[in-house]
Amino acid sequence: MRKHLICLLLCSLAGGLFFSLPTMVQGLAQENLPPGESVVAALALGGLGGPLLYLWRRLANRPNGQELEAARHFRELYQRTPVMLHSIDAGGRLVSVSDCWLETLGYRREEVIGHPLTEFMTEGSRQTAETLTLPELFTTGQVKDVACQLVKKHGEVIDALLSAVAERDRGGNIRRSLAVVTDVTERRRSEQEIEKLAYYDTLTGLPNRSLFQDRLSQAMAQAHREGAGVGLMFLDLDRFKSINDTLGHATGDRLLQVVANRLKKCVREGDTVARLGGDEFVIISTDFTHHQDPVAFAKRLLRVVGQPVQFDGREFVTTASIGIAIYPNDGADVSTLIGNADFAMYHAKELGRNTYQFFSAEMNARALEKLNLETSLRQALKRGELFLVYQPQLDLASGRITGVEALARWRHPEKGLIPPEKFIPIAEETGLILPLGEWVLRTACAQARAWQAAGVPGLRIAVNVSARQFNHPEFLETVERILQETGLDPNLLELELTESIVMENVQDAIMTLTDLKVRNIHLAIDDFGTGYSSLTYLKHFPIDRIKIAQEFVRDIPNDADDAAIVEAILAMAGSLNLEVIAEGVERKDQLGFLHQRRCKEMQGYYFARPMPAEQLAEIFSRGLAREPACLYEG
Ligand SMILES: Nc1nc2c(ncn2[C@@H]2O[C@@H]3COP(=O)(O)O[C@H]4[C@@H](O)[C@H](n5cnc6c(=O)[nH]c(N)nc65)O[C@@H]4COP(=O)(O)O[C@H]3[C@H]2O)c(=O)[nH]1
Repeated sequence: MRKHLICLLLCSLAGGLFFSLPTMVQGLAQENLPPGESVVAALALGGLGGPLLYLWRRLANRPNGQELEAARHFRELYQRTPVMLHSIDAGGRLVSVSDCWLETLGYRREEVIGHPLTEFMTEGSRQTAETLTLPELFTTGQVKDVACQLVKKHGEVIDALLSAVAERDRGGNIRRSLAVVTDVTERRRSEQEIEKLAYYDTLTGLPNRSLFQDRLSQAMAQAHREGAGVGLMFLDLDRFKSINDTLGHATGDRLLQVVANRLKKCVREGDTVARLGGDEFVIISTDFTHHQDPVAFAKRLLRVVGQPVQFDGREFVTTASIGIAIYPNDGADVSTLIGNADFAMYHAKELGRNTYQFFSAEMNARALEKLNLETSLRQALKRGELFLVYQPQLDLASGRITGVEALARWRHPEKGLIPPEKFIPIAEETGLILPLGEWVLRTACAQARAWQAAGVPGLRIAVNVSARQFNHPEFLETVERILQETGLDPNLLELELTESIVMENVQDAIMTLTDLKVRNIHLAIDDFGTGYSSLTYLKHFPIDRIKIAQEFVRDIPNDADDAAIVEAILAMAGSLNLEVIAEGVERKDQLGFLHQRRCKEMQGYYFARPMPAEQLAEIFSRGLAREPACLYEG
């Protein structure tokens, strides 16, 4: 009010002067009025005109009702719109904010108005705003979709996109700006999630195969430019499948997470540890040839992975096999380098696991040989190059041969005799084990039937069954058909399965084993003790006997650990009412040890090596060279 009165007074004065001047000049010029009068008249006129002019001008500029309503409406819209809006002045201070702005960031209006906008940003965003965004806004007049991070009152950070336009006065100076802020925290989170799913392994958080291949090709391209090398380590956990099968997938998953963390801690910044799937990890090292000795690095990895793991009060140890390939010598492109590192890893496994191997040309030659073997194995069955040998199994008390194990042999036309350790894994890998296994089963059953017919009663024939055969949906029918075709009493057929086969899918295994058992087929667990079979499960398997693995028999009685294991297996089998046979008995001291612990059946070179059927027929008629019944007595 005071402001208006002062304005009115000043206008009266100014208006009086302004309007009186021409009157005064005219009066003086016409000399029809004395100067004093003309001044008074003029002042009076002017004094009235000034305020009138002022009032007219105020009324003319004053917003009308509609405009007032629009302004009020706009203000309300600005504040209540569910969008984060703010305005800053030329000094970057907040002059107004929308309610949504306040709600999102958790402030009250009086806590923000007059404060610099940058005060509500993270340090990084503050620097960007001060050096880039605000200068750009104040020079060009606008900024669009600038990414920034705002900090909520309680410290939480939100990701936002900020677009603003500047408002200038008539002189072209920036008066203030109006900005729209979009909270993109959720969107960013989903984008990151999508990226994570696409490029990272959900279980371990490590880069997955796609990201790994990307990084490897980048590392190789850079190494190519710089004339440097890239090391690739392919790491596979030993016997992980057995751990997974026996202790359950949840334990397997936890173990993979532990290994992933351990590997991450071993590598330098810039190196990549990725998980390709299953228990396969890869490490890209760009430092290999310069600072990092690959041998020392591989040893460190083995040491770190091999440290005991404790879950639920249970401790177990896992080891790894590592294959190493170095760019450019061992592969000029991504897939060759990976393939060769993988190949070297397999070689490390063959060497007994828990070790590392460099890829070499010699390995390449072995790979070729394997490929050749695979091709010839496909022909072997048709060409009749496969045959069976039989190894006797003895009952010590009676000294009788109670059974024989059928073992496959391959006589290659050029390479000569190829051991099963070499061709059975290839047959399993390629699926050839299905026709091969069927042929073995048929031949063995027919042979057992023939021995029976020749007057060797009650001789049981043991046949090895591979995982692929056992899991095949037609396995049961195949066995039944062969028994029918050959006429062999099912009770005289023993199927030997390894622990890992039955532990792979316990529920299915129990069903298949039960199906076999109800058909009166004898069932044995081969190489017992080398896997991770749990006693709880063993109780549920309808098996008849276990074969103590050669691995434990080899060093008894001298090796205290092996001796303890064998004793424990015998005791456990006794309490579960299972028959036991020890395999790989080569010496008298082994025989004595086993006999003392009431192991009744044995198989091994000490008594007889695997032999062709004709040779065995002779033994049936004249007996074994060593008579087991008297061996341990004397
Ligand atoms: N050092 C030593 N070794 C002894 C002694 N007594 C027996 N052996 C050997 O131990 C192996 C026992 O067979 P396996 O554990 O079933 O182990 C077998 C079995 O897993 C697999 N295999 C052999 N034939 C077949 C088959 O027809 N089908 C399948 N699926 N696997 C087979 O190949 C493996 C090796 O077979 P082989 O070379 O015939 O080796 C046989 C046998 O010759 C001994 O006193 N000392």
